[in-house]
Amino acid sequence: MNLTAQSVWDNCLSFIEDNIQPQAYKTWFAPIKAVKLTDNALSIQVPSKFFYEWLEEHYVKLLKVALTKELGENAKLVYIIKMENTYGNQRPFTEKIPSSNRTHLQPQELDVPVKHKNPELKNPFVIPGIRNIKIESQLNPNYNFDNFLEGDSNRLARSAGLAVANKPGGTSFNPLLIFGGVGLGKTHLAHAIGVDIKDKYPEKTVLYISAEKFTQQFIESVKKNTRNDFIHFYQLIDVLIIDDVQFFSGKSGTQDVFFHIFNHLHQNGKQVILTSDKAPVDMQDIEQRLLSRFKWGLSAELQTPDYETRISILKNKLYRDGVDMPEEIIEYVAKNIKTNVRELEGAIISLIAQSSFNKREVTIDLATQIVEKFVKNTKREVSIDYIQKVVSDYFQMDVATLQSKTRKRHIVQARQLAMFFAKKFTKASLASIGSQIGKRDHATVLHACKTVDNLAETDKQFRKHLEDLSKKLSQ
Ligand SMILES: Nc1ncnc2c1ncn2[C@@H]1O[C@H](COP(=O)(O)OP(=O)(O)OP(=O)(O)O)[C@@H](O)[C@H]1O
Repeated sequence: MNLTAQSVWDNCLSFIEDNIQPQAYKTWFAPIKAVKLTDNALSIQVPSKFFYEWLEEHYVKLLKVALTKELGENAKLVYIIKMENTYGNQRPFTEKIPSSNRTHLQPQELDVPVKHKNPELKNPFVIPGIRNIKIESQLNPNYNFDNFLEGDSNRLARSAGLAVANKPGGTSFNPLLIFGGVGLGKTHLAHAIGVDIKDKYPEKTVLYISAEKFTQQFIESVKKNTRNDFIHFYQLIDVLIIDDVQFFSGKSGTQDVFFHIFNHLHQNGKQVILTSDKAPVDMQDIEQRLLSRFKWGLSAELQTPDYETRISILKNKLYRDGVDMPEEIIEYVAKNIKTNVRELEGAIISLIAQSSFNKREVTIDLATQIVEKFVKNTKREVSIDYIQKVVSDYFQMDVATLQSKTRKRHIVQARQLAMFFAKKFTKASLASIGSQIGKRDHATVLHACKTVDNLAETDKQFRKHLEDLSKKLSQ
């Protein structure tokens, strides 16, 4: 009989199907394609490297028996991985490595006697088709530990980051969740950990990705029916860094997929590093099972830097840029810009730019003008939580009352005002605003905004509330 790759594989499949659970068969064998048969070597195509590793770990004996039945004792299996790296990198995988000695099993563990064609091979299953999956880490080398200045405000998070970088996956800080307000260095620290790990363990696969991009990739994979590839891709990573996980709020599909990826990585001793603008206890619309995982490791807060730290950050920046600046100017900027590090850096950069473009000496006068302008122009970003707090304080109720289902007029109006300001002052979608303010839907938020506009025109008392609150939130 003329053997073809397909006929051999079909026979293997019937044997395998009789010997494992239907679900396992469907998951791990149905997606495989037989590609080529040369001599006694059958090449099969698997969807990902993870898939291949799983087969080798769990089903290599079964495969060996099935294939030996078909092709005799010298049967060989060649894996070919077909996977476009559409997740971490922009380019498809191209590197090839001689991988014939990459094995999971020692020969004595196999049921079937082993004959080596190549004496170096310890496993009869040759895998020359395997490609080296080179995932670009997407790390920014400019964000490192050397230029992440230490102070009381970040000591815990920085030290935990260093510990993780020394032993990724090997500390109890897994996941490491870095949280804190806008511009306080979460992204910088997350990159610094990744950069340091890459330095110390170049063979480790590190990937930095924003939660937003992760979500987009996931949605895309659902559209293209490549959800499994998406999951497999992330399961290959040794150190996964996801920035701004609060973005997962209200996105149940993304949370679900991340939950599975997280479990796999954690169980396999891989490191997960997350950043968020709030502590897990304050996160809204994140499933409980995910929140509880966030709390497994360490949550370390980045706080507003104190005066001394602000001075060292400024001096360090100036030193690195090779710029001299009088001490009193540095002190002036550090004293007046307290809110976050990004603003601090922004002000000093404007100052340097102004003085060099206009060939003006940097004087206290110039610093005063720029800092004032800078502070005025930098609108403080307000969160939906903050808005709810301000509105409920104003109406002397607690946030739970504001969010409650009651139809009492003054509470409904407070809730509508909170929705109105959330739409005005944040970038959150109507759906997200609704879900954060008492689990309402987007239509309710839209209705609230229209009601506020109408009442502002017709009700003097209401207009006063609106103006007062507007002032408070813009302070
Ligand atoms: N301790 C620090 N030492 C030196 N530079 C810092 C420090 N903390 C923050 N920065 C700098 O401040 C700027 C803002 O930091 P970063 O973008 O990491 O903040 P973030 O907390 O991620 O902000 P966001 O909430 O907007 O995502 C960056 O240029 C970063 O290099």
